[in-house]
Amino acid sequence: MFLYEPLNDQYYMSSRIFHPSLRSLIKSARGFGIARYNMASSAANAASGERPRRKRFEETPLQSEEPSRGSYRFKNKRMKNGHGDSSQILQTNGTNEEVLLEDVKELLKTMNLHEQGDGKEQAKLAEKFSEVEVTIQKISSTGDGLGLMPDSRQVYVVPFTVPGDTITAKVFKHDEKEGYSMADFIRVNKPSPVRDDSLVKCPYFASCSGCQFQMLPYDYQLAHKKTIVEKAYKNFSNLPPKLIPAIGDTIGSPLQYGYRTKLTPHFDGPPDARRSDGRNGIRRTFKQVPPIGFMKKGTRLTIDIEDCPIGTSAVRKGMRRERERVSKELDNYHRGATLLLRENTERIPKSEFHSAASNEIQEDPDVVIEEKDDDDEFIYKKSCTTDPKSTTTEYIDSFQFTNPAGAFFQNNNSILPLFTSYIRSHILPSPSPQINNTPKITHLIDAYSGSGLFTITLSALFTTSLGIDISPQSISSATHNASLNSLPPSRARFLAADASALFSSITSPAAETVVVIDPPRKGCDESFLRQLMGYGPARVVYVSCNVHTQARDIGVLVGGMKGVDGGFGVGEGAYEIESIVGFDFFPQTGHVEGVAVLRRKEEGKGEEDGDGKVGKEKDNEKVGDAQV
Ligand SMILES: C[S@@+](CC[C@H](N)C(=O)[O-])C[C@H]1O[C@@H](n2cnc3c(N)ncnc32)[C@H](O)[C@@H]1O
Repeated sequence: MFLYEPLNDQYYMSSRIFHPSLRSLIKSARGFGIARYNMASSAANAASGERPRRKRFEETPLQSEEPSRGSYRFKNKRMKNGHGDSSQILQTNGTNEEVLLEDVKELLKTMNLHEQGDGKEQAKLAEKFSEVEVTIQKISSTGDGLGLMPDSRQVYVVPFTVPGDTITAKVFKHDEKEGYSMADFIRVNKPSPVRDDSLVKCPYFASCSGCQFQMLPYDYQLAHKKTIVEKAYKNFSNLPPKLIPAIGDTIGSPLQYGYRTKLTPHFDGPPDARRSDGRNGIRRTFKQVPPIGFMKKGTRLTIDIEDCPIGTSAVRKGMRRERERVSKELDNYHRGATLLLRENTERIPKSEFHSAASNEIQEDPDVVIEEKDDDDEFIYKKSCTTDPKSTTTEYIDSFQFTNPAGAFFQNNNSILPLFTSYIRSHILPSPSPQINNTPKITHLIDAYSGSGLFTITLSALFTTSLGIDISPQSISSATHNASLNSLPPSRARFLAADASALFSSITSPAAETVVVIDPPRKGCDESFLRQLMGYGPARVVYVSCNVHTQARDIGVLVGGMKGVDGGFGVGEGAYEIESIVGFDFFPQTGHVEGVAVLRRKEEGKGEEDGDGKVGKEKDNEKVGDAQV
């Protein structure tokens, strides 16, 4: 079994049960814009009318760029103590399952239902595939509603629901040990006062797995996302509350629809397509145009979706055009495929645009013309490219970025000016970098740099930058982007390597260096964190699309790691958290991007335990204790 996350051109699989040769075959398919996928039997199921096989926790096709929460196995091995055994430290993967379980436990606790023997008998669990009526109490950090039935301690996990809704759901799985059941949403019987169905813009909402929150006012979505960040640090950082600052209000996206610059609708192959690759002379063909769209929530079935309102106007036009093309060229397809739709922006000086040629551009049905404010001297000609070999261009303020299909780039352009400006104003200490004669920070390390987003947008603040990314494509794009933005190689260097190889290439003094980290969803690995702590930069800015693994890693930087003396003794990290805030890169979905800023503690200013002893003084005691 494996999962292909079509938005990311990445394949995810359960490595334990997936044959390595098949894995390398799949990997070799990466990077093609129209990628082969879906070796599961969804099409066959659809044809036979069978209930489709369910992923344990399905990946939504509209989610952010990084590997599937659903692809990780549930380990449920929580850190015993981040201050202790480092081999335990990175056992938490921040998966949907782990996150959901924390929320289930918390709900049962707050409802006083967590302890057996309180006189309340557990009602018999509903039959599988039967319908139940539940009242939703909370939204989990996974985006699903958590509901209860009267007189039962079982939590029902139901998507597309809001606290206060009474709904009918169809149960498909019980986990009696953990105390929750998974159920499909059927209908709302009594709506919550916070639900506003008039806000829903997509007719496929509550079927498509892409969005979870279209029925929620935007300020409610933002407030909910703040709680995701709060709970992530509470449950996954392993830090005492006093070391976690108040989480900032989630910063919203200027566009709440029409923001997504990349979409990857897909279609399944004809039934049994995988057994008809042509080698045995049989090639299945489509008898009719298959559904082209995204996955139905909770299944591996693709539903036909002709338009997606979270895509930008240019991408939506591209989607309509590509659907039409596929239906005309259906005879050329023998398997399923993913359509890669990416927005490309051409910036044209207004003076040039308002010449005769502009009529031609404006009449082009595939093009969208956008103007920003009057002071901006450009117009933006946006189109949708589907060629996997082409490079797309986009602008963030006056910075220009080009990106090949296979390399990561953030996919909500509307929030990027706000996001990069926030990082620009928090990356250096405020108000002055020169307090207490602290050396001025003039060097940037951009770990997991992608196409150079941070190196380039922060370049004015630093004299040198070093970016590293495992993807050679991203690094060549970062190098090109640096030169496009007049950043010479003497000021920005990039390396294509695993992030933990970074530390052998650093030449800048730690006290004058800030490290930005923006890893994939799984977070940093232990080797990276260990070396980062050993190097000890003055500041660390940790950006992440998975606040749970971010909280885990920050717990290590702040709480300490065995064998790495941050200068404050065994079991105590060298960093303190200055700020944490979420950014809403994906409105209408359950995702939140976290930005945490850490500063290195000053020598001799360790945390007080109430005994008046700090820093090294306290360390000596701890070292002494450890030796006993
Ligand atoms: C979330 S993206 C961030 C990219 C960039 N900071 C941006 O915002 O555009 C994560 C990046 O990490 C890179 N990556 C994944 N694993 C890595 C590793 N072990 N070492 C270095 N880079 C890695 C990916 O290629 C991807 O470009």
